[in-house]
Amino acid sequence: MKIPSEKDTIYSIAHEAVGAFQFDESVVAVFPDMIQRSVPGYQTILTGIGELTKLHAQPDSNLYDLGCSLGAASLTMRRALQVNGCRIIGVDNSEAMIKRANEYLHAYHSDIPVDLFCADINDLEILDASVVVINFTLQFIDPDQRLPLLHRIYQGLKPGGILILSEKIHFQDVALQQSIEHMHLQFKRANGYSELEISQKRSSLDNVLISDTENEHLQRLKQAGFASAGIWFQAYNFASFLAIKSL
Ligand SMILES: C[S@@+](CC[C@H](N)C(=O)[O-])C[C@H]1O[C@@H](n2cnc3c(N)ncnc32)[C@H](O)[C@@H]1O
Ligand SMILES: O=C(O)C(=O)C[C@]1(C(=O)O)C=C[C@@H](O)C=C1
Repeated sequence: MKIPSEKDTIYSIAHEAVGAFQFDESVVAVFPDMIQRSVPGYQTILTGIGELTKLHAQPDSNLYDLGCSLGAASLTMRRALQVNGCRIIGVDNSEAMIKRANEYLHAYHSDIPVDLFCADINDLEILDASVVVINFTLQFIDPDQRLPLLHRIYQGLKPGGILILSEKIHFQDVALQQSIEHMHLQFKRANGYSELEISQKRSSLDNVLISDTENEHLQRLKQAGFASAGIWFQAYNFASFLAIKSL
């Protein structure tokens, strides 16, 4: 099922002052178009989430989609599941997102229960999980809360359970950062975003989306308890990590 979307024109008109980026009603209406045109490899990451779910989901366990937005990863996991007794739990603290996600998820019948909650993932208890997805959401969490959150995820995973963490990353090396960021901007231009849209969105994400480096992510995953962790997909400055809890 493809989630319908209006075209993203949010930053197409010049504003005197651009407000901080928020996942409000206006973003909800255009979100599938926005993420598709802004994040290189987004669709491939969703496909990978389906494959990793097929491989690692355990019978009678919970699958979490943290910062689920419109539920794209929840839908993918629901389609991919091949074991019995699973429940999918999607959580997002934007009421507008959860309201719309409920409409999409319940438009088609499925025997696999999916429950969506409007809540802060920093307050969430993770229990009996075999797959936890946090797709482009840790970057919006207060940096001081990131390790405690990963630690709770690790504690809530069953042995052999996995975490799939996708993020925008940056590079310590200035030349590398400039070059790879250029590729991302070219990707946005090729997808029809104007210079005005690109620069206004960048201002709105300032101090809202706080990215880490690959190394910072890998160190944090280790600190949280994961012995096995690495990148399974990268497109420019967007990467997805797989972390596996030992058996
Ligand atoms: C880039 S979107 C995630 C995209 C989505 N996972 C997907 O694959 O399509 C980030 C989401 O995280 C949510 N979010 C940000 N901070 C959060 C928090 N503390 N608790 C729950 N959700 C949060 C936002 O409301 C937004 O919907
Ligand atoms: O860096 C950008 O330009 C982005 O738009 C990235 C990003 C993200 O990584 O989540 C930021 C906000 C939107 O949710 C969609 C994409």
